[in-house]
Amino acid sequence: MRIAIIGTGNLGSSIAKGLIGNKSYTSLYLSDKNTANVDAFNTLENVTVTNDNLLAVEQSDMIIFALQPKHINSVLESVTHLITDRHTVMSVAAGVEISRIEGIVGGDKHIIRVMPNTAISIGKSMTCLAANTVAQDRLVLAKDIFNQLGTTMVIPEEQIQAATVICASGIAFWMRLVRATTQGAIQLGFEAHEAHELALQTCYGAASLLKESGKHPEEEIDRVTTPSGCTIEGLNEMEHQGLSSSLIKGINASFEKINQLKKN
Ligand SMILES: NC(=O)C1=CN([C@@H]2O[C@H](COP(=O)(O)OP(=O)(O)OC[C@H]3O[C@@H](n4cnc5c(N)ncnc54)[C@H](O)[C@@H]3O)[C@@H](O)[C@H]2O)C=CC1
Ligand SMILES: O=C(O)[C@@H]1CCC=N1
Repeated sequence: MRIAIIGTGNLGSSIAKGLIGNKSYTSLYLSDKNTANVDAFNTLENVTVTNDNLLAVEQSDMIIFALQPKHINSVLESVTHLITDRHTVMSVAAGVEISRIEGIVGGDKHIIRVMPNTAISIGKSMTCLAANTVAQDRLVLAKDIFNQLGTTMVIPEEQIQAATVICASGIAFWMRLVRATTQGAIQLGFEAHEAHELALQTCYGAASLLKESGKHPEEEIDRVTTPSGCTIEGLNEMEHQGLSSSLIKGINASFEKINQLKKN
């Protein structure tokens, strides 16, 4: 598969790292106005780092547009004359609907909205996908590629905004929980580096337990909360302070914001 990434900022460079780690391409074009994040990849076999978006589109079949919503229209407009039936146009731009992309490149073109997260750089993304009518038959190929970089789920386009909040913004939400745990551990007397390691491995263990056992979180919580013990004391205090409620409210605030982006 000949892949191009247009826009190699935070997410585009993460996708590039994941693809390179996995060698999931026959050729990879990385195009940006400022290629600083990916310059080091230019020496790799079959990887081209360029400022030339047109060259990247011409030389590729699958094009991932990893641009901020405010830049995507103008970049699509500048390459649209080169987009043909062989291309699959992929966009990761939050809040940018397929209809907007169709309005620029044409409704007869193959378009897939892809919503990965930055863990794609280490092959651990949760990536959601939604395709326009024409591109339904290309979802298999898209899943093949993104499954090598984590896990995928095909969802209706209406749910992509929600998936953006849960999975893409979600990386930041989980990071903040790790940091807060670290701060607590430092207060209890651990050195910062120790606190970080304790928080991280415990977080990893919790996620792995759920993933490998398939159990509901409350079932695992019941196995930890000794009657009259310290865990239930801490959990109840966290809930009195609004832990679950604040997470749910934050997710909803994020969702409201992304729906505003959609209207811009
Ligand atoms: N950062 C994240 O974790 C996630 C971001 N997204 C979406 O991905 C998109 C990109 O986000 P980031 O990577 O964080 O933004 P970013 O600002 O780090 O990267 C955007 C890149 O586009 C480049 N660019 C701008 N105009 C260009 C042009 N005319 N030609 C070529 N390159 C150009 C910029 O130089 C920059 O490197 C956004 O639409 C965002 O909503 C989606 C999921 C997660
Ligand atoms: O914060 C944002 O708007 C983008 C989309 C999800 C992650 N970063």
